[in-house]
Amino acid sequence: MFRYEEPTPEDRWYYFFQRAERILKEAEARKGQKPLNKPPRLQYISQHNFLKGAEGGEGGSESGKRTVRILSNIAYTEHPPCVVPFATLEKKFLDDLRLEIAHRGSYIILRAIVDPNNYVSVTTIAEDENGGVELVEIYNQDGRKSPASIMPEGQVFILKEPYLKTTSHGGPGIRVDHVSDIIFLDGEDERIPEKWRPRIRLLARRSLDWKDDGNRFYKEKQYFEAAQCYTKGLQVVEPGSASDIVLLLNRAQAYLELGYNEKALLDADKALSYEPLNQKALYRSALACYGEGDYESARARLVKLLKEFPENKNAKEKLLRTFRRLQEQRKGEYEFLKMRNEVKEWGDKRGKLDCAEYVGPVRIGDAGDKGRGLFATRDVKFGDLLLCSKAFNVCHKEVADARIEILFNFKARKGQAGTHSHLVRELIQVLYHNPKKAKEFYKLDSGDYQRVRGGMADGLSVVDSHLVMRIMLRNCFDCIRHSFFDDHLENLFKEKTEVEKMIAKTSPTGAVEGSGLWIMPSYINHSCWPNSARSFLGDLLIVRAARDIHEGEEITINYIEKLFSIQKRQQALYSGWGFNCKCTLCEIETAEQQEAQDKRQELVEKALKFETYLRQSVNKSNSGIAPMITLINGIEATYSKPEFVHPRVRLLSSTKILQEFLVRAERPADVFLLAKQALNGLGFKITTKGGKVVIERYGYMCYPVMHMFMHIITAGAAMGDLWTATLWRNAAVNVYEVLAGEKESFFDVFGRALLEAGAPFD
Ligand SMILES: C[S@@+](CC[C@H](N)C(=O)[O-])C[C@H]1O[C@@H](n2cnc3c(N)ncnc32)[C@H](O)[C@@H]1O
Repeated sequence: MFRYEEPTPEDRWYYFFQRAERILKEAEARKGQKPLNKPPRLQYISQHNFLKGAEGGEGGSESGKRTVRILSNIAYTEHPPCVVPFATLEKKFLDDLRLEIAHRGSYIILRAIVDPNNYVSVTTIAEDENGGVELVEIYNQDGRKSPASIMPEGQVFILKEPYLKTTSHGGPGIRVDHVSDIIFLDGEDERIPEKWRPRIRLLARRSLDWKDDGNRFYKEKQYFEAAQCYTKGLQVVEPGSASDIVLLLNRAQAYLELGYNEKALLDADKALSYEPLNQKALYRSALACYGEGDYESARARLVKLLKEFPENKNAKEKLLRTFRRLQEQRKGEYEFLKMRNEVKEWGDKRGKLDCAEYVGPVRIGDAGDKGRGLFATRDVKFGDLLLCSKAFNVCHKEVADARIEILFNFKARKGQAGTHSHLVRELIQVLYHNPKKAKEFYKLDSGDYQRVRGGMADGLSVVDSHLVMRIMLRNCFDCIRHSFFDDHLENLFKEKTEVEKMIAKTSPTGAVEGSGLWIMPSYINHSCWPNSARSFLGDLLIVRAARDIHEGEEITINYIEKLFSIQKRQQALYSGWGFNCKCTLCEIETAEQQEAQDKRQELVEKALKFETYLRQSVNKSNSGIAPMITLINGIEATYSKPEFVHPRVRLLSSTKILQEFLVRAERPADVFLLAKQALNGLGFKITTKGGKVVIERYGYMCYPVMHMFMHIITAGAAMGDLWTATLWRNAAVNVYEVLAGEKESFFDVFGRALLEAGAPFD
């Protein structure tokens, strides 16, 4: 899930973090004061232009085609958005604003006097009617729009309940976190002060002109601009007229392109209220329902359409697809291999699999002091599909325009590298434009955050960015595009890209992560020894049972993939999710003698030193074997309970190192034995019965289990025992299915390793 740690002095951004935090703390002390020594207008402008020239900016650095940026996406003080309409607010001027305060009950009206820059936020310098100037930082805007189209020079805008703060540069600035707190005014708006109105009034434009402009933008794939033109046309058209219907349908189409399905549906339905059998309206409304995953409604609309227009090819094709989606939704049957191949084609583009969401035998229920949780509604078997969830939003690190940033959260004193700040911005946009869909998101856990009444104000849905950030922190998953790629094993040792190296230097975890949010999986609580496993395929998150589960039992997953000691696990869980874990593994390890734990930790660390040794030379293999065996025996001796009660998770890293020494020494019999021992050590009881490898008892399920199976298969083949290798391979496919989400790609991933080892391939 979400992993983050406080930066340490070794991290490159540590001093930036310290400085910014100091500035923000000092700023708190100046709360309510007027900003001192404000620079003159020209200095504001020249400083802005200077920063514009150096957009890599503060602590940022160009690396290849992507920029690693520092972002403090959350203000030191969380302030809620304005929830009241503009008409109830009182006008203020820049001179009235005080530091570190969101000016409740007030608004200001400003005009941009420069072209914006896009450093962390869309940043501009703006003036008020009295000639006062201020820096304005507008956060969380749609990344698909250019900053210049969001805030061109001369743009007049209203800021509701403006929040003046000390920026991380040390000077003042108005920070706009909440997208619903800003109202952009167009040239005709009566709220624009007289002195800023255009001298020459444009001739009133007809709806047709707006439609033509919109169509031109649409052809150029400029969907925001197209939708804006159609909106203007709709403001001057006769309701219910033919032009009204055309504009509604054109706007619906532009909204569909932008992914604003709810808005598209509203427009198409309005057109249908005038013309119930309008072909385009029926089709676009069906597309909007389909886009929202409402396949029943999509089906009903397409059937109605095809009754009237049986020759409509697109509708026929879409109906077929809708039937497939309904099948997936009801039965959880997917064409996984096809989907996986599609994901591989995405490259550095964004992707979305055309498939439905499956909610298997699970329900949300009360999990006592853990809050809500997910529970099995019937007995399920190892490998059964529990969830195949579509992302509410996901941001993969491979995507070229994904902004990989170091996200500093000054409130939680955390730093994290990856796409998380990008995800927050995108989530905010999704919530802003899809208020119905947003309801499911807002039900998720947000810890102790004090929520304000949301809803609508001035026709805009109110989105509290701080709440979105809190929900993301609690519920988002670090993610990859597929849990196993073809080159999975090689990837473990693959040379990092330039960006990854940069991040590895700067981030405590050394990891560059994609991130995403899935609604149903967000209800799954953590266990360090869980009964289920989650995996990723494109924008899907798949959850399968990692052992047999009884009806009514709580479904759990492991929030931390790393095989940490209990102290480190508890620390990570508390700092990431605010709870102390009391799972069976934690209970057992808490009850252990401290001495045994310290000894285990000491030996694990010693064993890990052999990894460096292992990497240094391919020849030094035999000399590593004896000390590793001693260390492994030593670690094993620190456990006092049987494996099925207390799995030897901490033995895995040393086992992996010894495995490699043994492989190099060409001792397949020992590799075979060691892998079986490791599986036993994790609590698995595996026997061969009636020509099958049968897992009689499920142990601790994690990725290394797959590697142990592969060692058994390849070592079996190397010893010439193809029968054993085949039996284990068949069982390995089932284990792979749990860890990868699907089994169809097993041979894609491990086929080469099997071939090279001479193991049976099909
Ligand atoms: C992703 S949410 C899981 C669903 C959450 N329980 C709810 O009610 O929405 C993560 C939060 O659930 C709670 N949680 C998850 N696993 C837990 C556990 N093992 N013990 C206690 N609380 C847990 C923590 O509050 C954590 O921040």
